[in-house]
Formats: sequence, C-alpha cells, structure tokens
Amino acid sequence: MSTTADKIKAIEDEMAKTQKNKATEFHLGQLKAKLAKLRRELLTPTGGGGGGGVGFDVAKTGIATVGFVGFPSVGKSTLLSKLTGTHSEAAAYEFTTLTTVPGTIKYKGAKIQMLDLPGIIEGAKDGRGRGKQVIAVTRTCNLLFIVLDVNKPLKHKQIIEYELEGFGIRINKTPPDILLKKKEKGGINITNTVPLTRLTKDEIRAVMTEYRLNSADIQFRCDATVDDLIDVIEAKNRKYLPAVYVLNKIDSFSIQELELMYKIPNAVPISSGKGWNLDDLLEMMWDRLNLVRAYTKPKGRLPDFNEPVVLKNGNSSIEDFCKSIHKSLVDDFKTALVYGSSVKHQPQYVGLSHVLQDEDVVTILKK
Ligand SMILES: Nc1nc2c(ncn2[C@@H]2O[C@H](COP(=O)(O)OP(=O)(O)OP(=O)(O)O)[C@@H](O)[C@H]2O)c(=O)[nH]1
Ligand SMILES: [K+]
Ligand SMILES: [Mg+2]
Repeated sequence: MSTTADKIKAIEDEMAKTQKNKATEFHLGQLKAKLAKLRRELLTPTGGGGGGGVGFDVAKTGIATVGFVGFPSVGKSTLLSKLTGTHSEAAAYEFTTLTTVPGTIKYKGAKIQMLDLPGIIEGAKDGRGRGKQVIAVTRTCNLLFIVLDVNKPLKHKQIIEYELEGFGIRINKTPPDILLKKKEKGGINITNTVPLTRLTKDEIRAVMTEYRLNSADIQFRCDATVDDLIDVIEAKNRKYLPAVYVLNKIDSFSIQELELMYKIPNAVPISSGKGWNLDDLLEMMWDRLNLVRAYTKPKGRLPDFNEPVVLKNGNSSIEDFCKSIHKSLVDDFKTALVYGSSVKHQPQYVGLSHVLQDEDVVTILKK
C-alpha cells in the first residue's frame, strides 16, 4: 500500500508534467486540492504521525515563544546559548541537536521563551529526519527565527519556507480576504469585489468539487490564487506566523554578498559566534511579537517601571490585565485609571473592556 508521502509525490509529479492552460485548469485545481488534503493527513497523527514525539514536548513558559528553525549547522544552538545563557551543544557536525532545547530571555521586562530545534532538511515535511516533529513544534510558537548561514546558497531560504508551507504554516502573511459561507443548497455562488487575474472559475469549481462543497457563497475581496482559496477552506489547519530571517555567520562572509542580503525583507544579519548585532535581532523580535507592556501604579505611588505586566496584542484589555495579576481582581474591580496612548484624557477612568496600548500606566481601584 502506498503511504501518504508516496501519494503526495505522485501528485507532485503529475502536476510538474501537466502544462497549465485552459484545458487543464480544472484538473490542476483538483490536484492542488487533493495535495492539500493529503498534507493535512500528514499533520494529524492518524495520517502517518505528526504531533510531538520524545523530546519535543516542552512546557511553555513566558508570555511568548520563539522557535529557531533552519538547516543543520547554521548556528541555532550557538544563538540560543548566546541569547539565553542556557547551554545548547554546538558543534561542526550536522544534527548535533536532536531534541528541543528551551531557554528564556528577559527583554524589556517580558519573559520570552526560546526553543532551539534540531536542523531540518529538504523533504522534512514528508517525513525525512525529525522534520515532522520539528515543524509540529514550530506551529506552536508565536514567532520563528528562520536561521540561515550566509555562506550557503540563498535557495535554502526557499526550501525551508516550502517545508513549513507544506505543514500549513504561512509566514509573514495574513489570511486571504475571501469570505466562504457553506450552505445547505443553492449551488456555488461566486462574487468578487476586485478583479480576479490569477484564478479562473474552472479552478474554483475544481477545488470546490474536490472538497465536496456543492453549495456555498464565496466572495473574493482580494486577487486570490487557487492556493489562497484552499487556505481558506483549510483555515482550521493553517497557522499564520511572523518570522524573522536570521542571517548568521556574517563574520565569515564576503562583503559582495552583503548587498543581496539586505534585499531580504524581515532579515537581520548577525554573528551568533561573535555575538554581533544581537541587539538588532532582539529589537526586531520585540517588534514582531507585538506585545503590550502595562505598568502598574499603586494609588498614590509612582508606577513600577521595572516589572511591567506583559500582554499579547489582541488580549490587552483591562480585564486581561487584572487576570494576569490575580484571578480575584476582576471580581473586586470598580474602575481603572489609565495614563498613556490608549486614552484621550490623562488620566482617564475606564472599565474592564478598555484596550490598553504599549507602555500605558494603570491604577486599579477596587470596590
Ligand atoms: N563563523 C561562524 N561560525 C559559527 C557561527 N555560529 C555558529 N558557528 C559554528 O557553526 C557550527 C554549527 O553551530 P551549531 O550552533 O551547532 O549549529 P546548529 O544550527 O545548532 O546545528 P544542528 O544542531 O546540528 O542543526 C559550529 O561549529 C559553530 O561553532 C557564527 O556566527 N560564525
Ligand atoms: K551542528
Ligand atoms: Mg543545534
């Protein structure tokens, strides 16, 4: 019996030899949808073992987790040791790291977890090496450091991205703006608010047929591709993650290629070995994590600027603030006095639903 990986390979081969034209659009659309379904099987344990695995289940600590992913020997472990002070074995041979090694860093008052991971290689998503377990861990992170060795071909960047994508991870992207409403009957009704230049009706129908979606309203609010449509259908299995490209080993690197490197968006050149430019890396990490610091100010005293309450953007209401201090604080809550960019008047009385912004100062008044 052929495995899921074999089936994926067969479809990829067929797609590679099928020319895209009007006559093959339906067929290609169907193949893409089939491929997406098979890849989903790989994600779930029943479909051939995704999930964690020995040495991969790490307790989460801190407000956010950053996962280090990359080819073997690009310097992930060296970086973890430098940034967190937790020793992770580093050596010149590939696959030195075989499990997840966690460390933590305190940055701008926020405790952030960092996970050093084993190297991944081409084909990881289809079961090569420990790739599947590694990628399964990256899905649980809030941010990825995609570590690249600047002495290696830039193609490695694409390979890593392709591997992550195969596992439903979408890097530095937002979900496609397509509204999909499944219905009991009435057929497929397609509308669009912008011209669709990259997707044909045939492709849409092929995908919908493959997913047995016979009745639905689909509204395209972006110039979507067939992959975007599949992502929306598979929304439950998609993970949208910010990532920073860490261009490592700039100490052993010729200056000509430097210009090329600076053209990569979301990238920071560093040397983990020499500790160069780690400040810039942390600054970009902080920016991408999008955290909110709120300083508590006890009534009649100065705010405590050393120990902020750190919240995630999107979960930074006064209620979230109270809960992160103590469960009972919400019950005792009367009102809050806020200074900072989230309020018009300085200070201003606000309720539990008020949303805080970075560096606000908060006084909670109890009943
Ligand atoms: N020149 C240079 N060498 C580095 C740098 N960072 C790491 N190295 C070297 O690169 C080799 C691999 O480093 P590791 O930290 O083990 O790399 P890794 O990505 O964790 O490797 P695996 O765990 O095997 O996937 C070691 O010999 C390091 O000393 C750097 O910034 N510059
Ligand atoms: K290594
Ligand atoms: Mg390592």
